[in-house]
Amino acid sequence: MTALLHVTDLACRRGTRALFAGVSFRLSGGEALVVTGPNGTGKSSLLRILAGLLEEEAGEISQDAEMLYLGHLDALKPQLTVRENLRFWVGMFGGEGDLDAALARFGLGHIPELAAGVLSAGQRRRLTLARFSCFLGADSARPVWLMDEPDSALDDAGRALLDDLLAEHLQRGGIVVAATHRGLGIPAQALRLGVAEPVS
Ligand SMILES: Nc1ncnc2c1ncn2[C@@H]1O[C@H](COP(=O)(O)OP(=O)(O)OP(=O)(O)O)[C@@H](O)[C@H]1O
Repeated sequence: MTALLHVTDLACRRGTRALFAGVSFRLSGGEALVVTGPNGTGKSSLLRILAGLLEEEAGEISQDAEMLYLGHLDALKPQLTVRENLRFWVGMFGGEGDLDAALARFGLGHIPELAAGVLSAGQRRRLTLARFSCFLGADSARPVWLMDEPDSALDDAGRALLDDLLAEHLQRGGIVVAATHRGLGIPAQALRLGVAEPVS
């Protein structure tokens, strides 16, 4: 199956402010879009619209595959262990794979029984990446990845792991839309949102 995400003339308003308009792009399986722009220009809002969490003001979104969304918060249950969090989330969205191998890949193999509430910020992001690694490629249950600042809090090694994960997902026919301030180490279309002032 080849995934597709096609967005035409998308516009977004938050409160009285028009954030962006005329956003269009087309991604097929194996392609990525990296969204950049100053603080407050609407990167998170765009991802939330794509995820169905926020209503667009105008435009069309056409997709033929399920999406997996990563917001600013890592959505962990603090009382559950690292492995329990991973099992819960992967099960909820229909992922698959060896959970312990996923934890090991992202440097969490030594703490599967630790309560997630005591993880560091970077470890929380690594656990989120372990979740995504259970949805690799076009044949997974969720081939379209929407990631809001997936590199936040990651050290250099963590960023390399993120780039490897994204590259593998794309190579296997997945789609990525990511908002980031520093860019990502993958080939991608670029969308830069404008200055943080009203456009109308
Ligand atoms: N519920 C809301 N009502 C009104 N304005 C809002 C609401 N939520 C967000 N905004 C505003 O929308 C704008 C865009 O926010 P958004 O989080 O999409 O930007 P961003 O580009 O992701 O920013 P950052 O780089 O800081 O993460 C901001 O000015 C924000 O204050």
